[in-house]
Amino acid sequence: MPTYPDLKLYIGGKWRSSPETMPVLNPADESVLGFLPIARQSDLDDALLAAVEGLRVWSCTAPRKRAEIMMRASSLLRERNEEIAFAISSELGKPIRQARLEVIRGCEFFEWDAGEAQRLYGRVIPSEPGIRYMTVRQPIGMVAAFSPWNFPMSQPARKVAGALAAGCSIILKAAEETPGGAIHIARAFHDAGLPPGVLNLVFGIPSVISDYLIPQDQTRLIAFTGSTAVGRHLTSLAGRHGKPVLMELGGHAPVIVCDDVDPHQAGILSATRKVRNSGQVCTSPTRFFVHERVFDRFVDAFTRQAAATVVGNGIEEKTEMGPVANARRLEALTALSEDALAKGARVLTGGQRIGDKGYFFAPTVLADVPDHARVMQEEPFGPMAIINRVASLDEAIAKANALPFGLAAYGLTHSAANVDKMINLVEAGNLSINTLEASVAETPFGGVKASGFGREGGEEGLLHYTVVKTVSHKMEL
Ligand SMILES: NC(=O)c1ccc[n+]([C@@H]2O[C@H](COP(=O)([O-])OP(=O)(O)OC[C@H]3O[C@@H](n4cnc5c(N)ncnc54)[C@H](O)[C@@H]3O)[C@@H](O)[C@H]2O)c1
Ligand SMILES: O=S(=O)(O)c1ccc(CO)cc1
Repeated sequence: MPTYPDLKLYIGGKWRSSPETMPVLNPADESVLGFLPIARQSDLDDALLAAVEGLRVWSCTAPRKRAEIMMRASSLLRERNEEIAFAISSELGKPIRQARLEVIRGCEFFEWDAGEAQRLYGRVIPSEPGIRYMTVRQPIGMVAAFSPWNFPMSQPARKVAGALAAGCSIILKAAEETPGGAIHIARAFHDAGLPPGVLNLVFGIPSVISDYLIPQDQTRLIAFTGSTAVGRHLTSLAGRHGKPVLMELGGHAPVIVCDDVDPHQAGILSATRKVRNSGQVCTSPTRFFVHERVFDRFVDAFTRQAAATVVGNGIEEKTEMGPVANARRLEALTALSEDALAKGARVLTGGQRIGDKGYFFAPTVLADVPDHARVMQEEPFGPMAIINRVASLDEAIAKANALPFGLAAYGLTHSAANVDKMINLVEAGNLSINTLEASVAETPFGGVKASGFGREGGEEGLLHYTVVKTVSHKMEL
């Protein structure tokens, strides 16, 4: 059986502890997995100094060499998949099979960005004879990054991959509740020969760390994934200090189910995807707008599939859905379910906690939920689906667009005309048709409206981590 990693800070190429710690819990049984060091101001100062030195070295390292180190680290992460999957399944409750896939996804982010590191092209711009204009793309500088608890490996990987590929150094504050993935990433880069100070990993009180790092002169980009409320707070702090931000924030993804699909097949696919990571995914399919002609059959298939989900400790191979990450989510989901019921929704399955040890919440299907129920506006961030009927595609699109969020959206249809309408009208950064997968390494991912700004992944991902310098070169003085 693999073991849970030793919890440490990683600063200037060295692991260190701190006299102050916080416990990391296993959400399946509330046992303590380890104690996480809390960074003091002196640790943050050391990380800043190290990151300046790291930037000096890394920004002058050839892109091919940067890519080599990234690929080596990724290969170590792939070799250590079982150990990392064990860590993230233990700390988050994620089913072990999903945890293994998350490790692979994280590696794909490193591998994609390692390739992009070598394609940071500039341009030569034709103009008057005797003068040449050029652009070059250079690393933006030191990045302060904040990754969330729901994907302990692939979310830190997104940010570390972007920064390192572009030639930046990074101070990553990963999630305190799920530090294992980020610790394994730092370990892999250390073993792959990354120069000291290029990647620094800290944990602590999130607001203390962001309040300290964001205003620092050395900090040149703030990259955050998490809730819209916190993202807005960090954006305004960054704005006060004139710093650019990359924000991947909340979602409340609509799924438009048209009347030309097999409702049974669509219902099973949807319910299976809904319970992925216990629904704690910013792209999780949540508001299902189903054409009235296929509504009943869709609801029936969805509900049966959701109710049959094998819920248990993520570490067990047979588990399809683990606990939610913490007691806060249990309370939030219970309150949303009770509110929906009180406002006239039908609870078709679930709606409550399972057992009294560990943070298990039943896969929950709410149907005919009125617009004024809280869950229609607030991201449930849990295994909770809303299924409402619509009379037309236009009505579904209007409902899909009614919220301030615009991250992922989905459409299930065989009609090219329906697809075209959704492409034109649905307000979302990512629209997926006939698949409930929203992002892969090779495509840009990010939101519109309250879901944030900027893109991670794809060709666009490295734009934020670089600045364009324009060079005007006159041939004669
Ligand atoms: N987009 C995502 O992937 C994502 C991930 C995690 C949570 N969330 C959203 O957050 C909601 C609640 O999660 P929570 O209970 O952890 O709430 P939260 O809003 O307190 O925290 C969200 C994330 O932001 C970080 N954070 C909070 N305050 C911060 C600060 N001042 N500086 C830097 N980082 C800070 C936290 O460590 C956490 O990772 C969820 O319901 C969901 O909507 C979104
Ligand atoms: O695994 S993904 O669905 O691509 C995904 C997208 C975004 C986030 C951020 O919460 C996590 C996983």
